[in-house]
Amino acid sequence: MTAGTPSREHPVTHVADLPGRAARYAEWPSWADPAVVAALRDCGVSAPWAHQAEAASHAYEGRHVVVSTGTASGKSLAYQLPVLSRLAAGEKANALYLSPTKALGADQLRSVSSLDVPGVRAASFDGDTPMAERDWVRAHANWVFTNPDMLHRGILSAHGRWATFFRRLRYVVVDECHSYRGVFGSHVALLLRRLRRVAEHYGASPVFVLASATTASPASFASRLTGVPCVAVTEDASPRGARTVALWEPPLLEELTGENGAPVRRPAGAEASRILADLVVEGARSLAFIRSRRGAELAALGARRILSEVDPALVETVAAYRSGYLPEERRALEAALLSGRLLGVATTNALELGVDIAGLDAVVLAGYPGTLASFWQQAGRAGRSGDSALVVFVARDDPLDTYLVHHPAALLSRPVETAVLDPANPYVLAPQLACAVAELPLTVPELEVFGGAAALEVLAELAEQKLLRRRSSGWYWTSRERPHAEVGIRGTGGEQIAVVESDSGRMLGTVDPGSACFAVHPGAVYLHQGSSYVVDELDLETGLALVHAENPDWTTTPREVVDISVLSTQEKQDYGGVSICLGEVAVTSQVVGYLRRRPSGEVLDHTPLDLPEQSLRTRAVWYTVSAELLGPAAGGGKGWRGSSRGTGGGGAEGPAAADTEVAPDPGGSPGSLAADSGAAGGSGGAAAASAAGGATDAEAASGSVTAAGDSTGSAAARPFTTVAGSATAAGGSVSTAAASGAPGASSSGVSGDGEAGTGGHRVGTESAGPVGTGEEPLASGRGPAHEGGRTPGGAGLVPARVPGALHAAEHAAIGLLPLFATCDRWDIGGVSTAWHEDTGEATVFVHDGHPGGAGFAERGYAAIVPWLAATREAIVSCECPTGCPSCVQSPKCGNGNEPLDKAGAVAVLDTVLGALRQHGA
Ligand SMILES: Nc1ncnc2c1ncn2[C@@H]1O[C@H](COP(=O)(O)OP(=O)(O)OP(=O)(O)O)[C@@H](O)[C@H]1O
Repeated sequence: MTAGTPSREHPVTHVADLPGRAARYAEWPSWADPAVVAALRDCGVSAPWAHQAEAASHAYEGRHVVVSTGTASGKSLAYQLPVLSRLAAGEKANALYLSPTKALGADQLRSVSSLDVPGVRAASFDGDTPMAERDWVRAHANWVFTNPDMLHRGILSAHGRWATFFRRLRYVVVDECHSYRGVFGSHVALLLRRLRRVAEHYGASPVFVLASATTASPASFASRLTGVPCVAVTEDASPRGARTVALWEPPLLEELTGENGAPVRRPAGAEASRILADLVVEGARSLAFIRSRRGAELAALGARRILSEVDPALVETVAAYRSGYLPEERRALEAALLSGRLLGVATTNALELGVDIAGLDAVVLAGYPGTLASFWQQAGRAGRSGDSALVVFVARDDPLDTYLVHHPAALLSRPVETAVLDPANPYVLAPQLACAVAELPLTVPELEVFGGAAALEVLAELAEQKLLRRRSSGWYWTSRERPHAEVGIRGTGGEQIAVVESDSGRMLGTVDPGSACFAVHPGAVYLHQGSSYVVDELDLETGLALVHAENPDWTTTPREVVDISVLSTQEKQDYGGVSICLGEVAVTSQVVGYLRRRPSGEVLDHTPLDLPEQSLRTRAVWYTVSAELLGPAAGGGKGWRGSSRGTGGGGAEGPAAADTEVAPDPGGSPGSLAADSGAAGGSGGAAAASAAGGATDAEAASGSVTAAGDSTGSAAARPFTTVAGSATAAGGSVSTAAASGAPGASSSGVSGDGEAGTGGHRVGTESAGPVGTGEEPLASGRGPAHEGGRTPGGAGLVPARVPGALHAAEHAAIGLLPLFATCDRWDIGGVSTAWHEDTGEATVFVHDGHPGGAGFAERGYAAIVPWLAATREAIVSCECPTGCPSCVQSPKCGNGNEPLDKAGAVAVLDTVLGALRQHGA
């Protein structure tokens, strides 16, 4: 594998061997219908694996169950067996299947239909279902395959038309349920509560069957998502081949420099492309996962170019795979890979979810996919029983990736994270409650289902706005129009910005207003369906971004300045000069320019922009450090004062440093507009348009686009203002993040493979000790931060160094939070300042990027010690002298990554961690 690397380079930082495992079979359950068993046998399933039989029996016997096992462990059978058995037996037992993407729903429908079990009338009901077929589906289908977007807009909004279906609803299958996280997850949690309420109205009480990647605490996550207690089946009995995992850090390049002269590493995509070519030469069937569509195309091209020089006959054995291809093309590529006609495929995460491809010889991951669940899901595509397989994780230029390749246990030995969601977020609760009340009047006893006191507060506000009427029996919807069409469930939107090609007038997609200045500012490179466009004009008043087709040799990275104020402090812990807080904040941001970069990372220039301020009311975690602890000696650090208010603070140390990594809608992506109206049920309201596919291939199932409402777009508005104007695109800025070569757009998260953590031998630098426990040794006192007299336990920083030290610590903390909260770096933002008006001290904030928050700040607060310890470790693990993108530089820094003090950041983090530990945190 290292054959193509120059001898002076040692990119492999760790090698681990994960042993294989034999299958454990069970008997077919006695209740399983013989026709179903026969059909499954015909497809090669001679007997169920033990976990399949166990989960299927729970479901058949009426217990809500979540099966949380590895990639390709046959999770589908766990729900197919009970549902098909009841249908084959002629029971009036309908089932509803929900998947986060349309493509996955289509795959599952195909799989069920191919079994050809008598009595089963399976059909899809999504944006692609022709109007003429919809009546048939409502009247006759007994297994409906849909997605949360369509359930929200097309089914619950018009439940009267589905009365017969609901009356018999026996099963609700929630596939790939771990992908319901963040704001989207919170919406889905409330949507499932609405579904249960409507089903109960028709006398049904369906059993929930959930399929999940291996996650920590699947039962409690499934219970939070559905609102009903679920049992978990986690013991994976499917067979698995042995695998070797190698962690790979591309070397620093001598010939190139990045921003402020910082060193840059060879891009992970280029490295993955070269490794893929080597694997193909060896005859290994391999997949390379790349974070963006364009990256996947480029990696395939790169591998083909290398092969054309080595062995031209192999060029045609390499291809790219991503969403945006036609279903037939995708099926053909999958078949070619399975048959061995294709040896190497560079893909986005489109090949991560639900596609039946496993047993490959090698998988290369270019960059951390955002969650451990995704990592194991992707890695799980490698490994045939009997044969050993290879997994190579290539680090990108990013602090989290740096940390992981130097702390293998954090990647290979940690339990997969549980998905974070917060259904009590008023920005989610308000539109969801409006929909619930419009579906059926809400009674007081039902309040508990929607969060009790939090729901009561939101309802009072909706009533005040005259959207609901409160009567003694409960809450009633007042309007003839239903709110559903105006409520997008993939974000907490505002009025959408349409992205239009000037020449043709073609609408390419939409962008959430909160991220428009970021994603489609003038000059931005905007990716759509693999094609590249450059933005000519952004008109926020008319909600229009005009673009032209162009494929430049650079990407763009916007630059923002950010201001933050504390609205309320919910939690505060003091640790002798250091305090840790959680609360509500208002973040004001302004895109002030953008950088053009070559794919190598080289910065071409910076172009200033004049765009309006945006404001976001959200939640943040922050820490403050006293001047005494920061300063060089007791009492000596009081002479300085920075500013938290942009550049005008009068502090000698310069402006506050700020980086908003605020970002894209979760799980979304801009996409082609195809009618995907949930208004089919006559719910009234604006028609919705769908967005599918996108730069990250999160493949929004049916991202809706409506332009209704009168939102000011101000995220600081009260909840229902958000509702009225809400209509969420499937995350426009994702594509810009990808286009910018940024470290990742939202990934849809995905299933994992719990065999992590089985032994390994280490190569190169390692730090000992358990990872993420906060047990790492404190800084050794290297560098100028530790020179001279200093307060015991203090950072010993002269005032001039404080802003750069905090700024660097903040960048790295943003990079590492995704290790503890299932978020993406682009879902959160941060601000640091040597003196903040509201705290009166040096402060580092990390905030959620969505109105109302999505639970990420809470996670940071709860995991403060391991999070900051990992942040510190990521910084010291990077061998660059004074800071680079792998440690403290941020791709989106509003201040052009100035000032940054790498050694100072370590000193600050040591001080904070020292105080926390000393005071028992
Ligand atoms: N008991 C079994 N014996 C043999 N093969 C099986 C068995 N159960 C499932 N399979 C096969 O294993 C493959 C993976 O199944 P399936 O797609 O249901 O797994 P999954 O866990 O849902 O995958 P993913 O992780 O991609 O979501 C399929 O080809 C299926 O036919």
